[in-house]
Amino acid sequence: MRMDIDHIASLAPVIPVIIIDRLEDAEPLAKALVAGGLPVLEVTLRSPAALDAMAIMAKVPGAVVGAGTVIDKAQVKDVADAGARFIVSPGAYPDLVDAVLDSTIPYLPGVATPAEMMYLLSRGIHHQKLFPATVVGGIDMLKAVASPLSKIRFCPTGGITASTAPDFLALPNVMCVGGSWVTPARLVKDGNWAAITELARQAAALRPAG
Ligand SMILES: O=C[C@H](O)COP(=O)(O)O
Ligand SMILES: CC(=O)C(=O)O
Repeated sequence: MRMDIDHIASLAPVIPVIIIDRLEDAEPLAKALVAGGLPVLEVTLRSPAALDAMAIMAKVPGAVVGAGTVIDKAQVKDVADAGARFIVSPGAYPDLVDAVLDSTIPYLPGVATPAEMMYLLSRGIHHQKLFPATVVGGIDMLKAVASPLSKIRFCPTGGITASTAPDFLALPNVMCVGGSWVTPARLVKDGNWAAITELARQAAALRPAG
């Protein structure tokens, strides 16, 4: 089933940003996250195993698997073939936006400045990822653009933790947050899926502060 970004973002307060090095970790990792209540999984194209991992994770019941770190338009076809149900990029530029919009796969592009936000709005993209969120102003930036760019809903990502996520989630223009804290490299390396399910459970239970 095709879901738009609004719907995908409503499935959980946190989108885990995943770097997968060993293909054999793909299925148990996806199962651990879904079991903890985080169905939306962003698999980044930062490792040779990423595309095959995405295809495996996409078969895990309940998982909604997308591709992250899509930085080149040629990758759009690759991730579509791997079954990505959404596409995330750390930033955006016209050729890449054209390719993703042509693919009709829901898109969550990264932005760091008001000019980038306005460019994407002009392309009809109202769901954007503030990245790297804590570096480019974090909560202050999101508050500052809320009134002038009131049509945008953000998924801030980069530097967010379980303890800071509720402050982001409390902002009216934030729909969810992204982060890698639920998939620590050490736990993945050790195959400690129970610990990852517990981190996912805590993340899925996060609520807006206040
Ligand atoms: O590259 C960074 C990821 O997008 C997520 O950021 P994080 O590791 O600070 O949560
Ligand atoms: C950081 C990010 O959004 C990405 O790698 O796609």
